[in-house]
Amino acid sequence: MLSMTMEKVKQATLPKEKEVREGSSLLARKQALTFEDVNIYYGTHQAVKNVSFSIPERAITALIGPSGCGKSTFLRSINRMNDTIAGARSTGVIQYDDVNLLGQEINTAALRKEIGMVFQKPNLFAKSIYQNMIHALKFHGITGKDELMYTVEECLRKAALWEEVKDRLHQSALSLSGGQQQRLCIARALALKPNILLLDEPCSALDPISNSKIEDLMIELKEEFTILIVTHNMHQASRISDQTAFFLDGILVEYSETNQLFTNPLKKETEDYITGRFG
Ligand SMILES: Nc1ncnc2c1ncn2[C@@H]1O[C@H](COP(=O)(O)OP(=O)(O)OP(=O)(O)O)[C@@H](O)[C@H]1O
Repeated sequence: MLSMTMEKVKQATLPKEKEVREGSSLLARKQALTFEDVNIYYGTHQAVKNVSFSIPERAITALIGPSGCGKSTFLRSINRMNDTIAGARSTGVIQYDDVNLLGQEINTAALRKEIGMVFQKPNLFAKSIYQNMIHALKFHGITGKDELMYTVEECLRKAALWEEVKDRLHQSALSLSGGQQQRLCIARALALKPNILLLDEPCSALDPISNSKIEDLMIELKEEFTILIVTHNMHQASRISDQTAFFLDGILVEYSETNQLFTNPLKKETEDYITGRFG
């Protein structure tokens, strides 16, 4: 059973010096997750290769890189979603509090409560907005009507959706627009009071206005949560993230504060990617 609270998150191992520039504030921040030599395989194919770095808490970290470079695979390893894929296996360490998330003893239901995930396409049930919000809470033993309603309202407010749905909580979640559905997925993840939110291209199917609402929401949520976001959209990464990790062919090429990575990258491959020379 995981027993973790953010208060107990340790001053984790610092990133390897070569991956972070001197004087970077990344070195001074408290780390929420530390990756050490993470390798991920699908059968004999290695999708993620020897990745080591740390993610500071209460900040947004963007994972960028061309299609197929391993971003989603890497993200899914954090809450063990890769366990559901036949033939997938991971080695190395993902340190969270006192626990190696890649260890054998992990209770994945407890882990996914602490580390919530939102996918590219909203994955709501064909049930009401309210039922979607309380489903996982009930699974985790919360059944009191007042507590459920309090959490539903609190999380819909945090996800900037309450005003739009407060009069239609018992209507189908599938009657919402794509952007509203995605904010409902975020609200639903928040209901379990996670410490970390993993977002796998949450805006790729959205119109520009919905996209911008989700970006504003991310910036508000980072006051309370540690956020990792996979995005194809480099403008989005540069607008909302505090630090960015650039992956290429399964390798972490560069990890820097976002404005430095986009204005003054250390590696030629990073420069070629952000200037659109490939990918
Ligand atoms: N379920 C799977 N089974 C086998 N191979 C997979 C599976 N999922 C991903 N891969 C392979 O792993 C590599 C990394 O894929 P992944 O989806 O993580 O990349 P990505 O950077 O997120 O790509 P995209 O931006 O297109 O979503 C690719 O070579 C891909 O073909």
